[in-house]
Amino acid sequence: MGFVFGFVLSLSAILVSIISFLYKKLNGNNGNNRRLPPGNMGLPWIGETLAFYKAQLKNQLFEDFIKPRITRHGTVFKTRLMGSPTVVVSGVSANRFFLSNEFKLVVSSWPSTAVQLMGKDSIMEKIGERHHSVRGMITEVLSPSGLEHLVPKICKTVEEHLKTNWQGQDRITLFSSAKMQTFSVVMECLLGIDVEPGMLDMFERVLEGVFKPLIDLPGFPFWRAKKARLEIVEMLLNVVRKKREEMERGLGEKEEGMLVTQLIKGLIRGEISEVEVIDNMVLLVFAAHDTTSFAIAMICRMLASHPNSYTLLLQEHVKIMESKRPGETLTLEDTRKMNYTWQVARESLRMFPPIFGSFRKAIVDIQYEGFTIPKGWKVLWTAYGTHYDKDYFANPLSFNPSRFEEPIPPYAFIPFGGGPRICAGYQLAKLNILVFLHYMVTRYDWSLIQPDEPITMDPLPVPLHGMPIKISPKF
Ligand code: HEM
Repeated sequence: MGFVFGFVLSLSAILVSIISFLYKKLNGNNGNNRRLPPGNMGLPWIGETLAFYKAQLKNQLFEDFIKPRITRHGTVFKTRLMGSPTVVVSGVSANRFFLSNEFKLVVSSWPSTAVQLMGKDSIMEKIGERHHSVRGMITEVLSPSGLEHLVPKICKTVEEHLKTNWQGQDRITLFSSAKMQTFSVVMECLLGIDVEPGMLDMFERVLEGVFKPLIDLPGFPFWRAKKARLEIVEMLLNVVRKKREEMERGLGEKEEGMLVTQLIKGLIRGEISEVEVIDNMVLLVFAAHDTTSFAIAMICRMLASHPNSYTLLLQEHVKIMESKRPGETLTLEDTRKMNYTWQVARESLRMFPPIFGSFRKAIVDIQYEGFTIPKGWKVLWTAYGTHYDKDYFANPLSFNPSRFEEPIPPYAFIPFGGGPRICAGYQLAKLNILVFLHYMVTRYDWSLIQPDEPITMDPLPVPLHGMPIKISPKF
């Protein structure tokens, strides 16, 4: 009897040890003394992914997923997303710590589907010296002298877009329209490619697979996206090889100042491979047009519901328009006079950041605020954590462009990220927004058809019906 009792006791002790070991393992605690952040890791592997996706689809990631967990656990909490133990961080000091320690403590970490579709040789996958060198090629084109050349080109794309798509219409969908125009800017002004029918759709199909399950079987979104990527790569390869040949024959000078020229110069000098050129071209299209078009759409939504702001903004543009001769295009100097418009744009970017936040991966064990973030874990920073914090933005739910008259503390306003990976196209996005708004408000009266149109996320935020507006020409 005593023997049986002893045996059962030992068996129970072994079972308890195994369960405790597995529990600790699943929750990322390997038994040493490190203190992991508080939080719930959810189910094995899947963790809290479903709740995360559900909130994301409603464009309520912060409200429905992050905020309740901050209330429960604090501004540093652990969870498990898409198979990875993840620490979600919020606040200025977290933004500064994680964004500025890129390459030292963390590296950018995108889901495998995004890497395969954007290209594993694009800037987002580069680290250290290689990142610095590729980034240098991209940002050189967006230097002040590069931007001087870009303004008239952006003006041309907006004017042509309005002529083809707005003229003669009494209603259009603003988000889709801005998407087409911003797509033309990247393709024509940066990559030297004339936009042809169906091209934007091809890129859209790739985006549809970026955050979908990695199921590479016919009919699944990832499979369709990969197929579309292959078509894009083939098209870009033809462009790059033709341009390279022209440049090696001493032609192509007229395209000086274009990003594609810069990349191909690097290719000829052997500083960048053909695969890297293609992957960066693909990435730039995505990085540039979906973000900028959503920003334009949200600015207009805010202007429509804040008539006083609209009047001030319109006055700024009418003054600039009246200072020009008929047909004279805008200059970089003109865009520098659009101070109030840029305040409106920043306030909209604060309230509706096109990029919610992004993932990093710890490359060493990180000590942060008394917690250990183990090597290999993911870190998710979000713009919302500070954009809606009343300590940095008084009355954060109200639209108040003039708050940007005062300096904003570093790392509190981060729609373009921060640190070594801060948006490389920030200046281009700014110019595109300002120029688009200039032509739109000086040439058209407009009003929203569905002021309360829901915003969904797929995988970036989009107005559900493309933001229909009524338009009528002013002259
Ligand atoms: C309103 C428009 C835009 C917003 C809100 C935006 C936002 C961002 C954010 C938040 C990041 C950092 C992502 C991270 O830290 O993981 C980023 C990176 C980047 N953006 Fe933008 N972006 C915009 C427009 C553009 C445009 C027009 C271009 C193209 C010229 C561009 C090119 C890039 C590139 C190449 C990176 C990667 C930089 C690196 O890894 O070093 N973006 N953007």
